[in-house]
Amino acid sequence: MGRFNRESFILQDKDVLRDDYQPETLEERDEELDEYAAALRPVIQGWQPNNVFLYGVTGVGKTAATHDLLEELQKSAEEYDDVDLNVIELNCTGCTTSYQVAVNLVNEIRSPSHPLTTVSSSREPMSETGYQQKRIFNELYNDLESIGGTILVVLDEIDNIGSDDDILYELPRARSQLDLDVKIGVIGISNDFKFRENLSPKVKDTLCEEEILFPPYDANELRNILRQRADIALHSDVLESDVIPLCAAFSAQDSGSARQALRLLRKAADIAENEAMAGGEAKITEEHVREAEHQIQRQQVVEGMHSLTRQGQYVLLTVCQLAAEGETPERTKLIYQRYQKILRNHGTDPLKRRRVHDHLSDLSLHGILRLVDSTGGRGNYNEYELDVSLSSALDALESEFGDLTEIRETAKRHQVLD
Ligand SMILES: Nc1ncnc2c1ncn2[C@@H]1O[C@H](COP(=O)(O)OP(=O)(O)OP(=O)(O)O)[C@@H](O)[C@H]1O
Repeated sequence: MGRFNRESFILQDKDVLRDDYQPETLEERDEELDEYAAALRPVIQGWQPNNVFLYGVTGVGKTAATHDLLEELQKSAEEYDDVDLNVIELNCTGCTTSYQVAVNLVNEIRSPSHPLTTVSSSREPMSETGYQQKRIFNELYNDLESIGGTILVVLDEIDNIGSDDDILYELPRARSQLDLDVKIGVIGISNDFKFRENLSPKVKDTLCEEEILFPPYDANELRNILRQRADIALHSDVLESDVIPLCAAFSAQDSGSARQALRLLRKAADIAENEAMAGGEAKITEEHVREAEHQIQRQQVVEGMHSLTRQGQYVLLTVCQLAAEGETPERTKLIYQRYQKILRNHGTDPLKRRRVHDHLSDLSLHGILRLVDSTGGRGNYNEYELDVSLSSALDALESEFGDLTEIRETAKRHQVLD
């Protein structure tokens, strides 16, 4: 048989494990869905919609819940002649200002593929620069008014706009302020808790009329979510009993994200599938999950390293060396001292301490290091440790620094090599 054939031993439908798959029902979210549905109910009454703000860490079902409920709401709305519901969705990734959000909304409405296009097809898309904000907002209001009825504007990843949050104040008030003949409700979605805290008080009052928190999933909840997907995605009898609990436990410990748990199961299934293709047993085992976790972490470090300078890589190497000696979490001051020593050994000039702090902080933003706040006898200080396994960090660093057997041997001696 050739390289490409349809034979599969493990996966029945891999797409079901993908992020963009919409499950029949959302597991473990009854409370949040009830709260969310209550916030949307005024739409069906023909009343002015509430503005809703959803927040919670990444991968906890905010977007999936929104798609589910809006679909249901639209179906219900069709049963009432006096409810004309329209939904406009925008993922705000890449929009750093209210201006950009407004332009993108206008262009979304005017895009040939949007169901509302007929309403404003005569209007041209707008360029991203060159207008005053007021002009763009007016174009948006005109478009919204020509659509009419009730409009829910969903702004996913809204935290991208940072403190430039005018639109979140202006849009919900447009009807009353400008006497528009359209009912507008805004649904903001964010995984950035700081963004919510830093919203200006006037925006908080309008946008956060109804706030719904999506908490991280615990291991039990993740198990149920994974089982629901695995039942459809995998052939029967290919899962060993400890696979789903292990995927759930890894993800619950780290982030409580269903996305992370699904990615782990998908990767483990891939590895098992490849082995089965090569004549191995058609089973996903605990070992496959551990290997998948290792590969994902290594990939995370490799991707993070692309954005690191050589000095940033040295900082990571320093933390790895300390980790191999069982010395992490370690204070930034001591990390800096070790970093200087390593740089001298490599015949390279070390950076000033401030810059090394910046690299440590970058590495923690990339999820490679973790910042640990510690309170010591002499006050508070920052400590860092690896947030990925030592072996995956070393694997990734080896492509830059060559053989790192010495560090691995040290880690073995200290029994810290995972
Ligand atoms: N309760 C759940 N039941 C079934 N699948 C879920 C559940 N929660 C999340 N998922 C799945 O996890 C993945 C991520 O969910 P989703 O995109 O809704 O997360 P999110 O909170 O919006 O994340 P982000 O903030 O990163 O956009 C999707 O594939 C989704 O179907």
